[in-house]
Amino acid sequence: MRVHVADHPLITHKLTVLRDINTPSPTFRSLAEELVTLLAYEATRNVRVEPVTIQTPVAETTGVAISDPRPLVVPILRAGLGMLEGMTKLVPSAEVGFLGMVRNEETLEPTTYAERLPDDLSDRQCFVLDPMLATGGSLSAAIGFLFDRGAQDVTAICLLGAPEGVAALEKATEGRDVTLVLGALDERLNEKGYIVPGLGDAGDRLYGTV
Ligand SMILES: O=P(O)(O)OC[C@H]1O[C@H](OP(=O)(O)OP(=O)(O)O)[C@H](O)[C@@H]1O
Ligand SMILES: O=c1cc[nH]c(=O)[nH]1
Ligand SMILES: [Mg+2]
Repeated sequence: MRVHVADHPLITHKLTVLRDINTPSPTFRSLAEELVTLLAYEATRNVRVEPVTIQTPVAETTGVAISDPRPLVVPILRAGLGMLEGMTKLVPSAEVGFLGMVRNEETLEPTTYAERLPDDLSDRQCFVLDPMLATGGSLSAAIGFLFDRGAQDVTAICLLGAPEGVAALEKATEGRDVTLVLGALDERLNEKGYIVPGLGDAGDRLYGTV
């Protein structure tokens, strides 16, 4: 697995505001969207393109267009939904699939309550969105669903990750073509499986349920 941790003052600045307990939901939502747009720049570095010829007002020239089949973007509900618009703004032609997962806060095991993905992903570049990579259980299961449909090229974008989650994902995806793009790699998980220092529960902070 390739791991890319962002190293950019603008990203670190926005993450600092996102982490702050005093940041209200509307600001949190805007920042999550802005951050994914910045991270998507790195995550889409190898997006497949093909040459196209166009006419400018001055001359004919060759550029590129995103290739068919279009990339698939998969937010993991709920919190991943807060990253969807930032990603589709950058890749408007992408198709969107959905996975709904929730982690049992006692066992830390994820369960899947919604799954809406194309049947055949063998030719598709897939981009999975979830702000938090904690134990790695949710993201490993999500990427497992994509592998089951034949996906061979998967990039996950997370705002924050814990070393424990990165290691678990590495193990779960061994031998596969997976890239992980992180806004920051935090210190550790606490006894409740929360990322430290982290930002708390991303879903609750996005949707004001605290
Ligand atoms: O790496 P893990 O230990 O699996 O934890 C990370 C998961 O937990 C959060 O979702 P949550 O279960 O809180 O659901 P929500 O998005 O509905 O709040 C987060 O958005 C990830 O999906
Ligand atoms: O720190 C964490 C861990 C799991 N899920 C979250 O939303 N935050
Ligand atoms: Mg949550």
